[in-house]
Amino acid sequence: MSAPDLPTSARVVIIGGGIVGTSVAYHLGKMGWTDVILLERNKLSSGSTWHAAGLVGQLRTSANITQLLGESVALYKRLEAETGLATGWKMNGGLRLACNADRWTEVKRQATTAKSFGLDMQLLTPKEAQDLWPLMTIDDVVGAAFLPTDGQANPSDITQALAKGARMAGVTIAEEIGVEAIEVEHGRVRAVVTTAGRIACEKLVICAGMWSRALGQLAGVNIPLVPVQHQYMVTEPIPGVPRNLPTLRDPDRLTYYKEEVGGLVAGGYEPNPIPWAMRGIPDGFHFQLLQEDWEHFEPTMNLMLGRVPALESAGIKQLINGPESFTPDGNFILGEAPEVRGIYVGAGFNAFGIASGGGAGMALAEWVAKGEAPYDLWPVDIRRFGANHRDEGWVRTRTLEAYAKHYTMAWPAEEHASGRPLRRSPLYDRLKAAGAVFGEKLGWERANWFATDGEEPRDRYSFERPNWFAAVGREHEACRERAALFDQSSFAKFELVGRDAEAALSWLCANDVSKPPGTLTYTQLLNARGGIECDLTVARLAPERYYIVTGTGFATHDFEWIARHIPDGLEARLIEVTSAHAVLSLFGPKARDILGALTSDDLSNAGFPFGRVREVTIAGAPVIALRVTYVGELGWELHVPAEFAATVFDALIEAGRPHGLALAGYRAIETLRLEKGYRAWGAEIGPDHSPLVAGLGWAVKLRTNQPFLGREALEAQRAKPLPRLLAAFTVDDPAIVLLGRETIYRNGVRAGWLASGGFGYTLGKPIGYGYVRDPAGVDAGYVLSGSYELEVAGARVAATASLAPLYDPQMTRVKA
Ligand SMILES: NCCCC(=O)O
Repeated sequence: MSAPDLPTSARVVIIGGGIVGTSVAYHLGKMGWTDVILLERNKLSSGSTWHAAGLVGQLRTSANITQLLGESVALYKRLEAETGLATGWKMNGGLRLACNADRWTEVKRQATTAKSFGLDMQLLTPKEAQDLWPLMTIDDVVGAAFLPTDGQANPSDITQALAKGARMAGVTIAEEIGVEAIEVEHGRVRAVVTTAGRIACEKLVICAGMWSRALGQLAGVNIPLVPVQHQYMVTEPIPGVPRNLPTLRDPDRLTYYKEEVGGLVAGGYEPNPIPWAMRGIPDGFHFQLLQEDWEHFEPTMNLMLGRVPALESAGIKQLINGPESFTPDGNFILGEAPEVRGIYVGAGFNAFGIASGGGAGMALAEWVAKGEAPYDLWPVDIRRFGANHRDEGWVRTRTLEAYAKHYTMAWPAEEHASGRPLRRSPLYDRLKAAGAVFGEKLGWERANWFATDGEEPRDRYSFERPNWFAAVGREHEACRERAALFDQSSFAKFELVGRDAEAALSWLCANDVSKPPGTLTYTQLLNARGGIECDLTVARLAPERYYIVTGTGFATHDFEWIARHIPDGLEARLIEVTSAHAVLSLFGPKARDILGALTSDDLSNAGFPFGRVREVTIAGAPVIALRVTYVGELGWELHVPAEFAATVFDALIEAGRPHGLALAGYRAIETLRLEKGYRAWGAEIGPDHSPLVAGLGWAVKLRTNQPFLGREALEAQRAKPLPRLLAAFTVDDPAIVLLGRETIYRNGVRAGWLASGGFGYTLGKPIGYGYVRDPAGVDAGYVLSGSYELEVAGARVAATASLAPLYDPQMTRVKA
């Protein structure tokens, strides 16, 4: 299409003609959206798609992201027949090697995860692996996993085929058109100004690879990604390389391989990656590569030679050095930008662009067309980022760490190491002095556990019991037996104020928040499908003022969800107040005695019952005290003005001394809440789970006649058998380590997988939570009548299911 033919308006404008942009165009076309134009500044695939290696692996740690990658495979299988264009798609399977005991455990756990998600990943002996990949040495190989449905494709060909499919469906594709500006009005996209004129649009989709960050900035949208140099070599044909050679990942050597024209494509993820274009991507960078850097590639090459000796004598056609987009957490970026309505992003594919492109395009097209993702895509959702992700330097530092960890062991509970500390609570130094070992979330340093009695204050990761196991047990016990103090200052906090605050929240919340000031409500916020979008504590401070508390990692997501779903015309303003309050959570049977020593306010059960909020004076500080719990014990969350935090902390420590008060961290919170059965958003609950299947029906106001978002879906779901139900599972052998994603068998038949796993120190047992599924419907009788096993790293262990909380089901301790 030439410039004069460019339309002046389109319902959807897509920027970027790589695999993701063309996939969005293809899927929108298939959905009947034809008033769509894709703009490519040069030629299709000319950015980074053309030099992608083209491996298509499917298994991820999230079931839904694995499903999304499976959508890519399904699409690539049919695309050639549909469009008449070759795609280079081959379902030659994917091999993954393990070369030490820990890696073998990881691989066995991955095979179990695959089973949980419905993929048939086979565990192989070294010899069986070599039979599939004869060129490799196996002296150091302990075992391997093989996924027969993985494959590879030709990135440029796939892109052309998607573009043809999009055109066949009526979508317009315009090459040689650059974007100069994005017009935003009242927080909504209005138009794109191109090198060939202005195009008014309802929706704009940015799929421009490493150009996406700068494009987002044109509209005030943050897309935290970094171009990083990535090298792989392409060899001449090598004798003994068959055309159906599986792809191979050798993570202990940080390398990957695929067959190409009888030779190999071989690349790696080095520990010292090199960022690119720190001052912006040069103009005219199309179908270009960077200077080959043999010196930098040499360690990778040496690792390869140890695995594939035939490379010694193979001719090297080319060393490709192509910059690709990487992100701070190694996951790609999808969804509607929280900053501007109507701007959608599909970018930052971390070298998985070809594996993800088909499915990501499908998901993003649905998001654009229907206003929501087809299913829960939280691990890749653009709203997972926060204030820390706005700084370019921080993003680069963390992204280079993520690149370097591409193939390293993914340890349970592993923390990032770089870009720390960034956000510190006012109590950080005190906690550090007390032996805190910190983790990090959204830039916040948070005490995970406390090393005492000569313990080394650092994490030593393991698939068995880690080095913090005993310390967390001590903190757990202190909370159950005496009292524990947790710094939860990183909680995201908002206020909703205004004449219609109650009406707005009543529409948004599944639970009843119309109760008088001084009350607290635990509630979910639902989508139209009845799925849980947010999981909150809502405190009514005054008739027109609500205080909302949610998890650290959900600050952007929950703020955006609430702000966007306040019905038009209501006077209610949402204000972010996270930084104003430190949070000290005091829980345990001695909590009342300790707090009582610091205040003259009435803390008795009658004077300050469970589920209430009060302003109290603690050690001279005006504190919002919430009588609530996430650990299953008596206690209060104390929301303290930041400048009083240290004073209140010191006073609590002093008052707690005679009662055996202990400092405790987030890992203790996790074990305590697992025992008590409190749900965590992003683990057991999320947009695909209604409160009814999650066992949270008690927190829904269906017995009132109040309308609320998601009510109709819940009523429809209630009228039929439930498709699944969340249950707790315990295992008698305390040495079993449950991490989540273990397969659930009911009466010998696969019935689901664990969404979360951990250890209950009071019970003395491993605990996991998972949905028991049956297409015919599930109820409590069905769940409780089953005989259960869990598959853990390939081995089955007997388990017991429960629907009631495993600890204090009568709530006697919480309401003491
Ligand atoms: N772009 C290389 C992909 C490597 C992998 O799929 O593991």
